[in-house]
Amino acid sequence: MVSYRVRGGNALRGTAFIQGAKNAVLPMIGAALLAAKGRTVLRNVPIIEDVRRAVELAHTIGAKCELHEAERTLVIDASELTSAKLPADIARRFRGSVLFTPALLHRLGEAVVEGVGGCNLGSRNLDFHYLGYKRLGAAVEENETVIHVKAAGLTGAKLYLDTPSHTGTENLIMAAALAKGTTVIENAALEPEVLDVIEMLTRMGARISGGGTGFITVEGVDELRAVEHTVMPDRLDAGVFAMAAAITGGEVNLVGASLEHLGVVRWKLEQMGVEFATHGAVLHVRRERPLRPINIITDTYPGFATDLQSPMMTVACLADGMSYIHERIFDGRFALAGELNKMGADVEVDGSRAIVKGATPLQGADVTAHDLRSGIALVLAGLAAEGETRIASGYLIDRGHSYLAERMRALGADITREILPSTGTVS
Ligand SMILES: CC(=O)N[C@H]1[C@@H](OP(=O)(O)OP(=O)(O)OC[C@H]2O[C@@H](n3ccc(=O)[nH]c3=O)[C@H](O)[C@@H]2O)O[C@H](CO)[C@@H](O)[C@@H]1O
Ligand SMILES: C=C(OP(=O)(O)O)C(=O)O
Repeated sequence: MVSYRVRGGNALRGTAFIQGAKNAVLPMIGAALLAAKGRTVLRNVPIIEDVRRAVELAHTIGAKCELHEAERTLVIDASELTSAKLPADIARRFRGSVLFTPALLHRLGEAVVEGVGGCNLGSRNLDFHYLGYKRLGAAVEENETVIHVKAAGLTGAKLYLDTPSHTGTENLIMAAALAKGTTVIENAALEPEVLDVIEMLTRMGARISGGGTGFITVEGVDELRAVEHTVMPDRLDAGVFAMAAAITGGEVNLVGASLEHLGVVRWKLEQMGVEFATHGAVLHVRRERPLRPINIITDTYPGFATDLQSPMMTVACLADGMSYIHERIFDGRFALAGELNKMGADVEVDGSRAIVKGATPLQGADVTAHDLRSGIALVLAGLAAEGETRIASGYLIDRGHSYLAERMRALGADITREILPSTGTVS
């Protein structure tokens, strides 16, 4: 059992290195499996549990993967894929497992999905993925535990997504990249990670246009080659470190963070009293004045990222006045509210809306991470609280943030990652 222990009260100051993006590297591992020859090299790979699970899953289907942690480099040789089955014990531990299906369909003619994991955020449907595969010519059979997709070659088609699904867009682009003829995906996702995946696939030889417009056209090609690609910085990791500075009244330099990718999150934090300045490739963040309350409505990019809604809820607890949050992407993303209230916050949830009454002083407590982002939101709460906060399960935080304790300690935070009780190791 991994947990994080945080003693609050220190203003975070100094330099933090922003990791590569979880939500870009996972589809890139899926993309690497499309190359039937050669070795793909991914750089700036975040050393997170989801990447470790993806490497394990790639091994089970026959790919050879070497994760060089110190170099943050992943080498993937997918020249021999031997199994079309994504076994439940690994696939159910992370959402990115669904991104392996296009490669299995193209390379082995079938994909057997025993389950897909990811954060527990309410309903997380995959119908756009499977309906899209069907439109491209695949047969999809489902029973209670397994989804079996079969295709003796895919053919381009016109696809429309009811909402711009992030992984749905990535999967359908990958499926279309090696299909015969032209595919058009309407209402495609606009997230920067999707654009980075398109960039990698284009370098691999795919013919994709319209990325970032919502209308993507893919002209199928016969093969894709292994390439080297550097994963973009993680805008969610950057957002969290910016909020850590904001909530503790600190001042940090974020190496590798992109202000452009923060989008509306930047404007909202500025309204709250946070100042951003770019110095070349380093983003400087500091709290300028006492925090003001904020209204946020989550949306697909370029809207306010749902994954930063939870840490923002914590920041709102420290703002003087009433903040309003409307969660529009997931129907179960407010479990955090109860945990913050245990620490002295005043958060009221009504369906997809939450009202945060601040500023309330936070007290350290034993709290539960219900998912990755509520976990990191509780770390932020711990940084601002009086006394000690213990957050479990830390595994959920480790799914998406690499070397969190080390990077926050470098900024002056009092935080430890503990593995208890079997070994008692502390890092
Ligand atoms: C690995 C990865 O990249 N995860 C991200 C991805 O998840 P993920 O790709 O799973 O999120 P989606 O964009 O697909 O889902 C958003 C919403 O659309 C609905 N939907 C989605 C697909 C579908 O076939 N049918 C359907 O109804 C879902 O139930 C959900 O309510 O985007 C989310 C929204 O930005 C982020 O929170 C996750 O961090
Ligand atoms: C929802 C998230 O991740 P996943 O889609 O991998 O569960 C997240 O990163 O907050």
